[in-house]
Amino acid sequence: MKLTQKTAIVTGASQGIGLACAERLVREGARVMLVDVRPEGAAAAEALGDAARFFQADVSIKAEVDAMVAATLAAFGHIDILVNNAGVTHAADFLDLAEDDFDRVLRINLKSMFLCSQACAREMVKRQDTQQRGCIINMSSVNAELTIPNQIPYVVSKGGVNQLTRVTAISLAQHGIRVNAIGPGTILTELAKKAVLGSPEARHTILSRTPLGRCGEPEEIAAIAAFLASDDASYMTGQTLYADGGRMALNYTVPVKE
Ligand SMILES: NC(=O)C1=CN([C@@H]2O[C@H](COP(=O)(O)OP(=O)(O)OC[C@H]3O[C@@H](n4cnc5c(N)ncnc54)[C@H](OP(=O)(O)O)[C@@H]3O)[C@@H](O)[C@H]2O)C=CC1
Ligand SMILES: C[C@H](O)[C@@H]1OC(=O)[C@H](O)[C@@H]1O
Repeated sequence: MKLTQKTAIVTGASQGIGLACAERLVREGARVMLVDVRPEGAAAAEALGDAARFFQADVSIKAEVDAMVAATLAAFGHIDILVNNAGVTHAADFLDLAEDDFDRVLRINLKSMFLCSQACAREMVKRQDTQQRGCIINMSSVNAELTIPNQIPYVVSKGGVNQLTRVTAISLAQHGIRVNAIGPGTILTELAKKAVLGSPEARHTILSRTPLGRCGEPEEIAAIAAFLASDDASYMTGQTLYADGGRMALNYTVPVKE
């Protein structure tokens, strides 16, 4: 187990990729605070045993982020790892997109990562071990670079996540804090099922752009988070690792095996 004695916060951890990340970090020996607006994470934390706790919070609200950090410090004493995973999307054509919907997606998908990163980094810099004071992992997407016409704020937010990752990495390197991102392709979660897997035609479209010929599983993203959180990634910062079945390498369609 590579994360023994480490502590972590995972946001958006009641389901999907976030829950898979929390489960994997616990398996690697970490103690994990699962955070989500949905209360279902409490049962997930209980199922994980003494190494896990749950805190209900909207991580786009600073006061709730501050309370999340306080609760984690009270439970675990310090913070080594932050996985900024919480995210939403909103589908609308450009001409119909409402300002409030644009603002909400950017607030949750991008501003929350700034709020959580700053609050956790302020605690991490207090640690004595200046070599490895902690790490931050941002959940980006292939959509940081590939666009989906009717998911404007989502695509914009993910492009911002990649740049936030780079600038935060440069800013915190002097403090011994590493910052990286993961860019998943289409992963079988509620978010993707609602957004792009709602019909056989939509699924066919996604698979026609995925050389490995399948969508990913949340556990496959969690494995990358566990690597980035470990000392195996001790010389990595400011990077986005794409785990997308080959989608980013592809500039044509592939035959789909139904
Ligand atoms: N699934 C995919 O194909 C891909 C996902 N991603 C990214 O991975 C991350 C996780 O996605 P995925 O697991 O699929 O999504 P899910 O919707 O399955 O899980 C996300 C969780 O985060 C919660 N959440 C939403 N807003 C907030 C908030 N403000 N504060 C705290 N929790 C919140 C959600 O609650 P609620 O359901 O109420 O919104 C939900 O429980 C996202 O950042 C997404 O952009 C990237 C590439 C591909
Ligand atoms: C919401 C998206 O469509 C979903 O999340 C991503 O980032 C992938 O592109 C999935 O299709």
